[in-house]
Amino acid sequence: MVEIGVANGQQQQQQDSSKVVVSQKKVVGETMNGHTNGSINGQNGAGPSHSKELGLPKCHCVKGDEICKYHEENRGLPVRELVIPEMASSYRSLLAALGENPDREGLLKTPERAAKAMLFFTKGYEENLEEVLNDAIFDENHDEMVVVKDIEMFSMCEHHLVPFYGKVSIGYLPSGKVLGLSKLARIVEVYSRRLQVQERLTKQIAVAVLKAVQPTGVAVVVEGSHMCMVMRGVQKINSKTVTSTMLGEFRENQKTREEFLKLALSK
Ligand SMILES: Nc1nc2c(ncn2[C@@H]2O[C@H](COP(=O)(O)OP(=O)(O)OP(=O)(O)O)[C@@H](O)[C@H]2O)c(=O)[nH]1
Repeated sequence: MVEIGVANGQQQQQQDSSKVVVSQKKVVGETMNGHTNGSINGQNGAGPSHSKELGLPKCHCVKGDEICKYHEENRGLPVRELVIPEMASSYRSLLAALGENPDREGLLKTPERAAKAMLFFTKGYEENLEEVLNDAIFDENHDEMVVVKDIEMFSMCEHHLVPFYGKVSIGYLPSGKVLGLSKLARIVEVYSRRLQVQERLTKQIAVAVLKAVQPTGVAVVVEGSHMCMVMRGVQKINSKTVTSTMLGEFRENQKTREEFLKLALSK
């Protein structure tokens, strides 16, 4: 097994098979440093979206606001359906470069299909956190650990453009607010459906949960199989990569971390 521990050397593990665990006891520790109480994407809640005038995908940014994080990061991103012809043309060239005849019957529609498939594999680029969360953030006097585990994940290795896939477990310690449970799995979709490396994916998921509900701690463990290590290259078919990000109490308090890992890893 290949294991990568990102935070404190910790290395342990479609929505159908994910499990939710609400723990009965919380290990008390210090609150998280670096909390932000600001809204996601800098939204302040009033006025029309600026996305239309920018010619960019819909968002909740407010006219007159500074450009939101989503649009800052995605400035210049084309409307995705419009790039299908260009992508299909590239796939056609690829088929020809392989020595195939792109005009043979079986391949006639392949370039367009492949373009659409690639857009699906990377659909996270057209999503933003605020829209995905859809205000499913609830005031709740609950400060026990919440764990949603075994969330299926499919992503694309940014080095070889081949898939890596596996499962994600997320835990957080609420501080007055809880997140709709499905939204944790949706956060995984937003960041996994892009060109990624597993370490960045793991951290982005944790930071998104932090932004959403400002908990006193967030823990994320991702276990992935990388096709670039399985089907090609070093060809280690049983290798797994395990990454984790521990924030706040999960980083500072060993007992809290251990409780999460026990819940996340139990079958
Ligand atoms: N850290 C990290 N590395 C990754 C991830 N996905 C793929 N890689 C690695 O990216 C590296 C690219 O190395 P290169 O030597 O440039 O490419 P390569 O010749 O295809 O490498 P091999 O895979 O060893 O054949 C490889 O070691 C991959 O295993 C990831 O999610 N995280």
